[in-house]
Amino acid sequence: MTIRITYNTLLSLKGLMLSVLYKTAPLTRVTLLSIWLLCRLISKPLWHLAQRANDRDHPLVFEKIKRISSWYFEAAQLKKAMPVGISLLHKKITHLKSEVQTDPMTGLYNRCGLKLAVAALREAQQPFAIIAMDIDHFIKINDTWGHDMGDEVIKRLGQLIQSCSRESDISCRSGGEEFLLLLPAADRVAFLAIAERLRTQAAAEHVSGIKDITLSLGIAFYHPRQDKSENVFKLADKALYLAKYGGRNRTVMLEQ
Ligand SMILES: Nc1nc2c(ncn2[C@@H]2O[C@H](COP(=O)(O)OP(=O)(O)OP(=O)(O)O)[C@@H](O)[C@H]2O)c(=O)[nH]1
Repeated sequence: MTIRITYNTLLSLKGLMLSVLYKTAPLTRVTLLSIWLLCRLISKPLWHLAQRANDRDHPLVFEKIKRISSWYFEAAQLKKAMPVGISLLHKKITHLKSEVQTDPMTGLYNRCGLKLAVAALREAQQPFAIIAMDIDHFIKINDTWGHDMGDEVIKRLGQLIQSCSRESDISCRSGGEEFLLLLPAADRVAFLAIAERLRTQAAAEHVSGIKDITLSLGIAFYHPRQDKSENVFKLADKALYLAKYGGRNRTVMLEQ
């Protein structure tokens, strides 16, 4: 008897449950849809910010971040912090790049920086002159005045080269007491004049009492349609060698 009552009660409850489920199905669907929409709305700014973080090297990244609508507090905070983080990263990368490409003693390009600059000039099909320079008898300066004073002479010549060059020129310390100056343009007479100015100004230098600092210089020209840049660097080296061999403190210009 008791068993039949329980069974009958449960049977009616089951029907009731099914009817409740059936009747609330549209509401459940609306609720689930609302939750899905809300989740999408919350995740949308985060998703856009994550995308911008991925293409942080894009030149318009800051503009794109500005356009993201961050409608709630946390996303707005994230949006505010992201440009700061990205510009810090950009600064660090630029700094690292410039450290890798720069000679720490003179602030001129090192060989790595020079390689990149030459690649850019070649890509732009830009003719340029190479002035290769080397301090004469530098070993004597080191031996007489000491290595630290030798360093001072190298620094001073670095400054001199920079002061004699324009912004578009590429100045490089290519080795111990060797320098290269690349002059993009095609006026050969002007290059010779610049080389001679460097030579005479170096000879007039007095670095903490050290006189007679002389330079030997070799010039060659690169023309993108005719030359391989490696050959022109070798030619400038050959011209420098001839200047040394010819008695130093002089400029020699060679053509292919
Ligand atoms: N103080 C100093 N000396 C350096 C540096 N790098 C290279 N040297 C020295 O520069 C000297 C170069 O000597 P050499 O190659 O014989 O040339 P040089 O004495 O200038 O003779 P020529 O080039 O033939 O006129 C060496 O004694 C190197 O030790 C540097 O960064 N600082």
